[in-house]
Parts: sequence; structure tokens; C-alpha cells
Amino acid sequence: MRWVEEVMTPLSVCLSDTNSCLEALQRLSEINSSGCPVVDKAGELLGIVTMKVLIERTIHNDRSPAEVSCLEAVERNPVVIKPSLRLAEAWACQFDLAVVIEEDGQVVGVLSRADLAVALYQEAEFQVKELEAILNSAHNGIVVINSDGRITSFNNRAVQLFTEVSREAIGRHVLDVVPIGLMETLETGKSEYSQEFRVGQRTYIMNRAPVIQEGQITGAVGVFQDISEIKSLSQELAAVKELNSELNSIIQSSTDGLCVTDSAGIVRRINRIFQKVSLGNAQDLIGRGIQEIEEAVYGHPLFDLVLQRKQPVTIIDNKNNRSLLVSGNPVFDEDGKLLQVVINLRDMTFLNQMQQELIDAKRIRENCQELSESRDHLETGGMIGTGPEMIRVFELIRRVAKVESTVLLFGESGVGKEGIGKLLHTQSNRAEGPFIKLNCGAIPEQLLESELFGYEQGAFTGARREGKIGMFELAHNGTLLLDEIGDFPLNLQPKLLRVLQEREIVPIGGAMPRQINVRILAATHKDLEEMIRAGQFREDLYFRLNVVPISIPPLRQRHEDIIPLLNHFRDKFSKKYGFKREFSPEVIEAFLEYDWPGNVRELENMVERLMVVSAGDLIQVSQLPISFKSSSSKSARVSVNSLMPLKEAVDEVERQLIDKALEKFGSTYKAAAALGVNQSTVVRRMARFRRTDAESPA
Ligand SMILES: Nc1ncnc2c1ncn2[C@@H]1O[C@H](COP(=O)(O)OP(=O)(O)OP(=O)(O)O)[C@@H](O)[C@H]1O
Repeated sequence: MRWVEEVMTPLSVCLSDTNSCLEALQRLSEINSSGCPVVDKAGELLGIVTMKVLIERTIHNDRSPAEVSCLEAVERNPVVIKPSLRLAEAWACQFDLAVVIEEDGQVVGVLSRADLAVALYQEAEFQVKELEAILNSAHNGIVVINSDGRITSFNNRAVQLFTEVSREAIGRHVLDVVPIGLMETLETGKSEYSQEFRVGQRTYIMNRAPVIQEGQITGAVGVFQDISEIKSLSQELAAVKELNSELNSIIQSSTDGLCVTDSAGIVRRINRIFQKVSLGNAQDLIGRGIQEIEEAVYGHPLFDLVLQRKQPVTIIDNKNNRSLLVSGNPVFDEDGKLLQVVINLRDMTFLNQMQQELIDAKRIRENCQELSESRDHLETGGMIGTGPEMIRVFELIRRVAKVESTVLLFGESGVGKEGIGKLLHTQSNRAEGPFIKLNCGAIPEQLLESELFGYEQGAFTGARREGKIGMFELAHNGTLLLDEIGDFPLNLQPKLLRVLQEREIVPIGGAMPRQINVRILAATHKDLEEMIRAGQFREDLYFRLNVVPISIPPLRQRHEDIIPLLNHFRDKFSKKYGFKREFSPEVIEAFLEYDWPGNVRELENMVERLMVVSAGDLIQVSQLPISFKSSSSKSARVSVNSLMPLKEAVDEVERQLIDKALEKFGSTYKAAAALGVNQSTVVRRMARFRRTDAESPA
């Protein structure tokens, strides 16, 4: 902005009323001005003389200009302006030549309208340049149109943003250049802000405003900005924010304590669990050094260790009845520079307790199981029986044990009569008393009487001097099992009957009966009724003994017991011999198929034998005795079950025939005779089969 004093023609001296027109003309040409103020002697402004008026007066005057006073050419009341007036204000005053006078009335210069116009033009030009510079230096694109819609301004940024538009935009219609809605602004005259629009791949935001002059819309301005980057940045920011909040939720929802530090160990993030364990709140902890927190919480310089080792470090801190598992994990950038350390803290106290409780519970369960197993064992006294037959026997024993009745146990040899008898004793009220078994068949008749009843001093020649207490007395308050009762001598049977009836005995050579409190059990594998018929056993004794008959089925009738018995004896002998052996499925199958004429005793002996003689840990079918194999085959038929080379099949048939013959006749001679070959052939073949068995893989 400029002022009058900058553009006026300054005057140090004015014309005075004494000056002639000639002098005035000279002065004007000296100061190169079109006019000059005239003052009186007191310095008061009289008016103004201009070149034009001076020339006119000179031309139309007969007198010489030197004789004509300049007062004759003075224009009175000239326009007076102040030097501090703005040019635009001066322009508003109507003058061709104005006198410039200071506040104090001193004339300081003149200003012609032409000079004023030139100055104003220069000022306008400067302002245009200034505006242009401003527009071009603006970060935003600016487009200005006139009332016709033609572009009057299109700044550099606009050119950059609309690269396809050149500078030639100026003068073109805005719709041909940038369709940014300026024509609407022209029509409505309304300003609009933050309008988004897209051109190609880019997004812009724009403010539009009308240009209004003297109430008329004379144009419109659009200022716009490319927000594509901002938009993608803000989208990225939103994604980052979302990620951040997701991360926060993850960190906060972790059941472990989590703390993230920067590479200097300053806490940047921390979750509630970590805060709880650290007894602090996030505000206090964030920004603090992890070392002091570590000192207070778990007392180990974990962060420093991670820094030293540059790898995860885990420590366990057990103190104050608390167990903390803390691990520090370094996080590196692509260049291997440490960025963060993530510290994970798990309070193991509860877990350890749980684990301990679990171990305790397991131990208790195992104990209970052991207890219940040993109770079951106790209830059957180590006797195995899972099938209905044996369960019935066990139940009967349980009931009979509570009473004093005599029990007669029937069953083939080796079925477990003695074991059952003992079980009865242990379940009875006499369990604390003695259990005595006497095998009646194994003791000669003469001895049996003294064994059973005892004898007094010197009762017979050869008797011990002090006498002998018999089994009945030895079994006092307990149980006496008379095994093999079928072999009990007929002539002693009345004496036994008496004992059963009277519950007293008279030792050999004694006179006085002695009271006995013994529960009598008897066992036999013989058919006593048949013996009674044959006169070998007394019927009355039989009835006395057979108060409660209990029959124990042979093993071949209770297949379901075979595997439990096999396992029972395997465990028993494993313990006895200190090694562990298993039976192959084929052996178990053979056991199941076998008839077990010797019952449980035979099975027990077989298991012991196989376990002792077997070289490997797995007992194979090849280790079974030949007789066992042949008799265990379901059908006694000689057969070959699968396709095999003829020679092998012939060998197999030969082997089966020899086995069968040996089993049937018991000697190689008889077998050879039955098979129609020499005995030496049978022996040779047997030797060959044994070799083959030994060579075949176990
Ligand atoms: N059910 C069973 N559970 C475990 N072992 C058994 C069972 N039955 C029999 N035994 C065992 O088999 C062997 C023979 O049993 P036990 O002597 O009781 O038979 P037994 O019928 O009395 O024979 P015997 O008539 O020849 O006297 C013993 O070692 C015994 O422990």
C-alpha cells in the first residue's frame, strides 16, 4: 500500500504572489511539474498555477510574460490533500493537480492525477504480482473463475494436482478444465466447505466460495487439496489404531502377566496381571525402568540377562510361598537391533498346588484301587474265579463260613479244593485259629489214627515217651481239612464219625475223652456215593460230612478263568523269579483250547515251567510241549490248514501222526507199531521236528 507522500512531486519552494508568469513557467520546468502552488508573503496558499493556464495567459496577453503576475494565472481553491493520504483515497478526490499540505499548513508538494494514476497502476500491478506469488506459493490448488465461468486464476499447485491440465487453463471455461462444481457456486452464490471429490485415483477436498462485488456474483473461487495421501495415511492410522487396541485387548486378556519394555528397559506396556503381581498401577509403572520393578517383584535381573545373552531367558522365582515363572523375550528389528523386551510372568503357585492336588488325588485313587484290589483278593483269598461257576462257589463259601457246618468239597484233582477250604477258614470266625490240612490218602492207615487222634505216653511200642498231640487237637479253635477223604480207612471211619458227632476225641492209649473245638472240612475227587455202594465208605459218615456239599468245577468247564489264572501265575512267578515274561497270543489261544486234565495245578505248573525254561521275554507256542500242542488242537484230526509246499505238508502230517501216536501209546515202540514204521524212524523224525522247532524263529 502506498501513500501520497511517496508519489507526489516534492516542493521545497513555492511560487509567490510576486512571481511573474515567466518565472512561474521556469519554475515549473525546473521542478518538472505540471503545476505549482502560489503562496503570499505569509506563506498562506493563494492557489495553484498550472502549465496549461500559464501558457494560455501568456499566449493571449499582449504583455510580455515577464510582466504578467502569476496571480493572473492562479486557480483559486485548489484541491488540497494530505501527504499521509492513501493513493486509493486520493484517487477518490476530484483533481487534476492537488496541493499536498502537511497538518501544520506547510505546502510540501503537488500531485498530478496522471502521477497518481501511474502510481496506482504500479501498486495494482504489484498487488497482482504479490497475489500471484501468494497463490502460487499456496499448498492448496486454487482456481478462480469469472462470471462467465472462464478461469481467471489457476495456481501452480492446481497445475501440479491436475497434471493433465496445463497453464493454458486460464481463459478456458472451467467445465472444460476441472469439473469441480464452481459453476454451481456461481449460480447459488453459496459457500461450501470440505467437499470431497475424486479425479482419477486421487481424492480431493475443496472449499468453494463466490466472488461478490457490489452485491453481484462476479466469479467463484475453489480452493482444493489432494488428500489421497492423508486419506491413505488416515486409513493406515485407523488400521494401526485398531491393531493397537487389538494388541491391548490381547495383552490385557492374557492370563499371564505381560510387560513390554523398550531397549533401554523403560516400561511401555503392561497388563493387569503384571500390575497385580507388581502391586502397582499402570500409570506408575509405565515409563519406569524395569530393573527396579524386577527387583521388587521377582528379584532377578532378567532384563539385563536378556540384554547380555540376546536370547530368551527364563527364571523361576520361589519365595514367600509363591512360585513365579518369568521369561524375557528380546524383539529385534531386521538389522538385528534390539527393539523391545517382552516379559511374560506366570504365577505357578496355583498351578503347582493344582498339580500337587492332582498327584495327591492320583495317589489316593491308586491307594483306593490297591485297597479295593487287595480287598477283592482278600475276599477270595488269592483264589481266582471270574466265571459264574466260581463266583457261585465264592458266594457259597462266604455264607457257609459264618456257620459251623461241616463242608464237603468235591472236585477233580487240582481244581483248588484245598484253596477253597482255606478261604472258608479265613472268612470264618476261626480265621485267627489254625488251619490244618491232612491228606488222608498219603498217610498209611496205622499212622493216620495216631496223626489224627494223638496218643498218650507209652501207648504203644515205638511211641514217643511224652505222647503225641493229634491233628484234631492241633486244629483246636481252628479248621481241619481232611483231604482225599475218599481214602480214609474204612475201619477208622466210625471213630471219625464219633468225633464229628461228639466233638471230642480219645487219644490212643487214653481213657478220657478230650473236648475239641474244630471245624471239619473234607475234600475228595472220588465219587463217594459210588464208594458207599461198593461198601468202601460209610454212609452215615458221608451224611455227617456232606452237610454242605460244594462242588468245584474242573477248569475245562470254566474257560473264562483260564486267562485270569494265566495272568495270576505269570505275576506270581515273575515276582518269584525276578523276571518279566509275556505269553504270545498263540500260546494264550493254545491255553484256551487245552483241556487241562490236571486243572489249575497243571496250568500253574505249565506257566512256571514255560517262564523258567523260556529264553526270550515272549513265550512262543513252539515252547509248548508236544503233547500239550497236540491235545490242545481243537480237533484231533490230522490236518494241514493252508497251502504249502508238498514236502512241508507231508512233514506236518507226519509230525501230527507221530504226536498223536505218542500221546496215545506213551512209548516210541508202541507208536511206531501203530504207525507201521520202525521205532528208529519215529525217534529220528522226533529229533528232526525238535531241530526244526529250535531253528524256527521265536
Ligand atoms: N482258583 C484258583 N486260583 C488260584 N490258584 C488256584 C486256584 N485253584 C487252584 N489253585 C492253585 O492250584 C494248585 C492246586 O490247588 P489245590 O491244591 O487247592 O487243589 P485241590 O483240588 O485241593 O487238589 P488235590 O485234589 O490234588 O488236592 C494250588 O497251588 C492252588 O493254589
